[in-house]
Amino acid sequence: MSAPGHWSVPGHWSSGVNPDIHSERTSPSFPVERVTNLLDGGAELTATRRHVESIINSDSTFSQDDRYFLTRVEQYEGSVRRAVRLREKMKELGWADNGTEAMFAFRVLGADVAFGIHNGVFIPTIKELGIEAQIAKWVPLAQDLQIIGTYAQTELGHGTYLRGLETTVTFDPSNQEFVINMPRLSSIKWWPGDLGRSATHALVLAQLYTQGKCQGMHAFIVQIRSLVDHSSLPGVTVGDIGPKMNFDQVDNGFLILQNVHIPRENMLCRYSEVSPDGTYVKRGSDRINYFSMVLTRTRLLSAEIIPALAKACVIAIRYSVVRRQSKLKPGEMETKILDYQMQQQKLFPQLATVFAFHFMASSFEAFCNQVKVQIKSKGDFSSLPELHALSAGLKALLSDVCSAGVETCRRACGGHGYSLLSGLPSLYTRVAGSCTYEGENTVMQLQTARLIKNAGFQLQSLLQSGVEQYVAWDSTSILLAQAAIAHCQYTIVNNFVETMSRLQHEPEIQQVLQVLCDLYALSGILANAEEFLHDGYMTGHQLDLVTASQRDLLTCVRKDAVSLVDAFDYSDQQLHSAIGSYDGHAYQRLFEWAQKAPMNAKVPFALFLALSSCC
Ligand SMILES: CCCCCCC/C=C/C(=O)SCCNC(=O)CCNC(=O)[C@H](O)C(C)(C)COP(=O)(O)OP(=O)(O)OC[C@H]1O[C@@H](n2cnc3c(N)ncnc32)[C@H](O)[C@@H]1OP(=O)(O)O
Ligand SMILES: Cc1cc2nc3c(=O)[nH]c(=O)nc-3n(C[C@H](O)[C@H](O)[C@H](O)COP(=O)(O)OP(=O)(O)OC[C@H]3O[C@@H](n4cnc5c(N)ncnc54)[C@H](O)[C@@H]3O)c2cc1C
Repeated sequence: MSAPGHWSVPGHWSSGVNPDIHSERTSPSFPVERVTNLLDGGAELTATRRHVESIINSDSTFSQDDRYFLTRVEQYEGSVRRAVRLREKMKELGWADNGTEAMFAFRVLGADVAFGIHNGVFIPTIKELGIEAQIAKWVPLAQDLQIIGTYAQTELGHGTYLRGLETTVTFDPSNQEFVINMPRLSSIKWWPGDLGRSATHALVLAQLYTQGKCQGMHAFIVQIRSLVDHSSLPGVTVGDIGPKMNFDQVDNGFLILQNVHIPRENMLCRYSEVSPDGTYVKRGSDRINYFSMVLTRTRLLSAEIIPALAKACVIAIRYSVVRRQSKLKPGEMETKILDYQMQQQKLFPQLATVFAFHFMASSFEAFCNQVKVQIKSKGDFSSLPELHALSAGLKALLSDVCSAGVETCRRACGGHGYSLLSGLPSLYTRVAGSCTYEGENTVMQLQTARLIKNAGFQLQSLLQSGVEQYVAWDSTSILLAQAAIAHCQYTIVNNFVETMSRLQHEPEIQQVLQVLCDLYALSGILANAEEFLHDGYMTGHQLDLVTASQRDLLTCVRKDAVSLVDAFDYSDQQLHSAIGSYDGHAYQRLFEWAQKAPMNAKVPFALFLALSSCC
């Protein structure tokens, strides 16, 4: 420590790594690189991911050093520049749109690159619900950014209740066109990403009318802006919906369509179509037009929701070994806050949750791809209800738990956790959106609950007592939602245990991950203790044993905590955190980054005069 008064404002970085974090990495009990490989799906994929990251991190277009000091328009324009640059890079380097490099590039950049709905929903929906001719026509244009698409489903008046959507698409056989209308204010499309400024086309989800009959929600490709000067087309009113809790860089927008005509060929018609004479033809499940949401919910687990908690764990655990505060033992140095049991009890169950969710998402994506093939190549829809039920439940549970977990990590970092410069507030406000978009969580839990016995018994007894179906369902909904969560939790723990059993050939990583598996399961029991006691599955004494075991497991995790979060292999550029960087120099970064604040710019003389005149 330098003598009091003899220190200089850091004009340069302390060299090397903060010794308090360096000491945490000297003797991990497991090969860190092997856990990174496991999380990536193998050493080759780790190498590919790192190669892609190095290309992105070395290109100044993708730099976001000033991200915390930009206006909303600057954030949007920066994200568009990054999206265009990424497309150029992909062409230069021959990265195929559905290839591994592109997947890693989009994952590294996430929502920091514009056109997330275009790439993540518009294009996949055309691929899933369009026929080959429609895919051949629209997907190459979209992948080449010659058109920009959005997914326009939610309206001012309806988001959850899709049967209540008001936008109508009526087939006119006399000119082989559909006519699109929004009958009232509540019909306006509201929220679609990439719509406010960017989109030239919209996938409009609307009630199809033909031969005087409503056939329910279907998807239609509608051009909304000119490809010449980007002005809105006749009958189209479009704009941005204004400031949000996060995603400032995304132009979520509104769309009004009045007597807009589109050709019959613009209805995505792999599973249903309107014949030239107006006859409606359906192929497959009634709900296949909801399939795009199932795929998006599944994709978001590993692309958006789990990474938020993983990054928060990296930031909070690294910070907790360079932050010393108060003393465990009088007379000794101040204590690393990660040595306090309460800090471990806050952070380590979150760390265990990241691994549990990662392995669950990997298994579930495999199941989802299997069902996609069944449906597309064999017309076999038999697994769709289970896929829907579990995707809805997992999206609801993982987004709820990860949002709460990020907030726990943020609070564990004290005042610096409240600074945007820590990266934690933005992680929270961003992942919190996932509790709402792609299906509000309450509604998603209730979709899962359709499978579950106990809730079913109560429902049955109400129905047998003569209560109407909708009354019985709603009055059982709390129990149904709880049952849905329990079903998903059981599935996640079971999957974690099965994943561990497949690691017997790697005892070193199996051992450290088994500790996290046990910690995840025991923490889940403690978080839901009343259920286990109420149903007689456990006694109070057994619960005491669980508490003691959890405490022992926290101690086991402590020595490897920094190495475990290092295994996520996030670069400092991806964390955007002054307190969670690899080298542990939190205070220098906080001080240096704060100098970029416009508030610290030289006060204009006129303002100085105004300020001084009021004193
Ligand atoms: C990096 C960027 C990150 C940000 C990206 C953000 C992107 C966000 C995009 C969006 O938000 S797009 C809009 C998303 N909107 C929704 O998710 C709407 C949620 N609502 C619904 O899914 C449905 O309305 C409902 C809640 C499921 C209800 O459906 P409905 O009222 O039509 O019927 P039900 O009686 O509930 O169900 C009937 C029957 O249908 C089955 N079912 C329902 N949904 C699906 C589905 N998706 N797939 C398959 N099957 C489905 C349901 O289980 C019932 O079956 P049975 O029990 O009768 O056999
Ligand atoms: C960041 C973000 C991005 C988005 N991007 C898009 C996009 O690109 N395209 C698009 O179309 N939409 C998009 N959305 C809209 C999103 O899909 C809707 O907000 C979501 O589906 C919820 O619908 P809602 O807002 O109408 O809420 P509502 O459905 O009105 O829900 C409000 C409340 O009512 C409760 N509730 C509703 N129905 C029931 C029920 N049956 N039982 C019990 N409780 C119920 C809910 O639990 C909720 O708490 C986006 C939203 C956000 C926040």
